Amino acid sequence: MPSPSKVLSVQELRKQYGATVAVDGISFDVGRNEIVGLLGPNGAGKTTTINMVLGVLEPSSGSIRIEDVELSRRRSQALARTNFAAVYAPLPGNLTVQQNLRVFGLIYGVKGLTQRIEELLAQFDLVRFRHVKCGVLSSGEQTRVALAKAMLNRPRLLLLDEPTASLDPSTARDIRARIREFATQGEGGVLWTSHNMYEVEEVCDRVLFVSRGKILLEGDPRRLPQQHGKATLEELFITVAREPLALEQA
Ligand SMILES: Nc1ncnc2c1ncn2[C@@H]1O[C@H](COP(=O)(O)OP(=O)(O)OP(=O)(O)O)[C@@H](O)[C@H]1O
Repeated sequence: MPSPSKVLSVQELRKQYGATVAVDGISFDVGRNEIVGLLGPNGAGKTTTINMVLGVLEPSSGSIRIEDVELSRRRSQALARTNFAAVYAPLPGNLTVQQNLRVFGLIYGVKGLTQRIEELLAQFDLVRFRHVKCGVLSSGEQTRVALAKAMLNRPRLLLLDEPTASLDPSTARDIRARIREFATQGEGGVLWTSHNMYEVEEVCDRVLFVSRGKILLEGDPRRLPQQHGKATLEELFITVAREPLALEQA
């Protein structure tokens, strides 16, 4: 059977904390071989959305499918197809780079794990750090290990929460290239959050602008600014973040 063309389908997803509605009925897809940027100001609901897709947070309502698997019904099958990297979720610092990759590889049941670890150590320029404990690595080096870990199981859906936030410009460019390779050459798709509009324009095939838990805009990051009378994606972002209704009135 051919694989489904969508790696993620989110329908009417909602999360409420008391009177606070963090995510307010959003629907979107991520296609195979596609990189989708989830953009929005601080507190817009991006991390809450990602945590629901990861199965860490229970939605108040709505549905999440990873490929053709409904997360709420077949949790372990759905989660076996995903992986994740974020600066706020570091790997255990008392394990070496190689030990971390081995432990997570075993958790994910990766076949041919020794060879897969070697490939990833080379791909993310980590060979010389293999016996170094993750806790003593610089934040940029730790980010590279986290990305290597996120690709161990060749996920169908890769979730990246500000993956290049702690990287220098040259390393960030290499990492973006690795992630693009992942998306274009394999069977996966990527949902990516970033506050760096230059990066988003370079990497994302499509962006979703979220504000106060709702998707306000969606489209090609290279064409959206012009479509809304703005010179740059950053200018559009600032308008959406400051005065969401202005777009409807324009
Ligand atoms: N456990 C919680 N209890 C109450 N409110 C919460 C909780 N978690 C998140 N929120 C609220 O939900 C909203 C969305 O938060 P979220 O972390 O998803 O935003 P974000 O878009 O990821 O922001 P940032 O760019 O700052 O990381 C915020 O107003 C936040 O204060």
